[in-house]
Amino acid sequence: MRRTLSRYLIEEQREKGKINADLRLLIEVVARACKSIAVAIGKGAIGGEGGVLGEAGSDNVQGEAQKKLDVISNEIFLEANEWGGHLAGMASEEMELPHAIPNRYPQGEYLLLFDPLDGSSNIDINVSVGTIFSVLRCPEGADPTADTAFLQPGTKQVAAGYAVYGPTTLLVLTVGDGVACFTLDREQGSFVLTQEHLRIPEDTKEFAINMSNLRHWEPPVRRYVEELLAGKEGPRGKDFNMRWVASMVADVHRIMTRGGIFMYPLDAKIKDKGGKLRLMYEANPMSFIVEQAGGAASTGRQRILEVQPNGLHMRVPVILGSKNEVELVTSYHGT
Ligand SMILES: O=P(O)(O)OC[C@H]1O[C@](O)(COP(=O)(O)O)[C@@H](O)[C@@H]1O
Repeated sequence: MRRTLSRYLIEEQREKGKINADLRLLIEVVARACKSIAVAIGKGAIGGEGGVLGEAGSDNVQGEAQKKLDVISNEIFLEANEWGGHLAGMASEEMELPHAIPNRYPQGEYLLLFDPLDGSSNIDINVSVGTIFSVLRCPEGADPTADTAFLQPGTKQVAAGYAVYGPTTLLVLTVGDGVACFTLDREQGSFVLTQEHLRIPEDTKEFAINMSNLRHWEPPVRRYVEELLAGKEGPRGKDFNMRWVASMVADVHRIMTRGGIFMYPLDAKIKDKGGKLRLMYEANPMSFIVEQAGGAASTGRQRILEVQPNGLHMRVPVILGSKNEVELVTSYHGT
């Protein structure tokens, strides 16, 4: 009998003392919210007026046009998580300020940060999208409705995970004891453990970057990618293949499965923003997972998990995946 997520978490709590009951129950609620999002996405254009596909007609705090599913997923996450008693507060890519837990519900010790629907540009074309989440402790005496309570470096995370809504629905999770992958058994309606102790190979022949930004890249990244493209005739002495799904969850899951390097570096177009991807609910949770699987995660100049956040929606350059490649491109930044 395959182990379910519940059993896996109970063993992490009881046998290894890695997590407490509250964190276990919080992760179970997050998993349930991901199941509801998978069901919502599965409806697609059914139901008239494009169903759940298309624009919501509103912008998020990032100034990006929201998709209907961005809004639906955000609401699913808030409603599922606010009454359980495990949380002091929540923060989302889709909301400017932290979400306060209503007074009618018990307050917990944890803070939940999430990107309810990652890869929004792929929703309407039926390409894999996902959800990314990170869990921190609420500092003693901190006001969880203020973003300052959340501004903790990634090393403070107690759990992180992502769901991929693709041909199958997967949940990849770490509580600081390696990385496990669960597959949603649609008949049983539960996440079943299908892979434990995921390891990212230190070397790879596969890279992921949005090549259309090449002319905007900084010299270290341009040099690194040009050497990859030069293949076995070039200084690397081997050929490299490229992939870019434009859903971070899908690109990172490929790397968790067979290795690779994912890069969304700083470039001239996004220099004033500090990067494209958000530190608190994209870069930090993915970096925690990648490092727990033996990979590395850097801004090019600093280990991502050591970056001190200066805002809830802070953006950073992201270079993560197979250790030796991340270290090589970081060395080109001269740090
Ligand atoms: O459109 P681009 O430049 O290829 O960027 C794709 C990147 O942007 C993202 O879609 C940003 O995430 P959101 O969809 O959550 O805003 C990542 O998932 C992906 O890696």
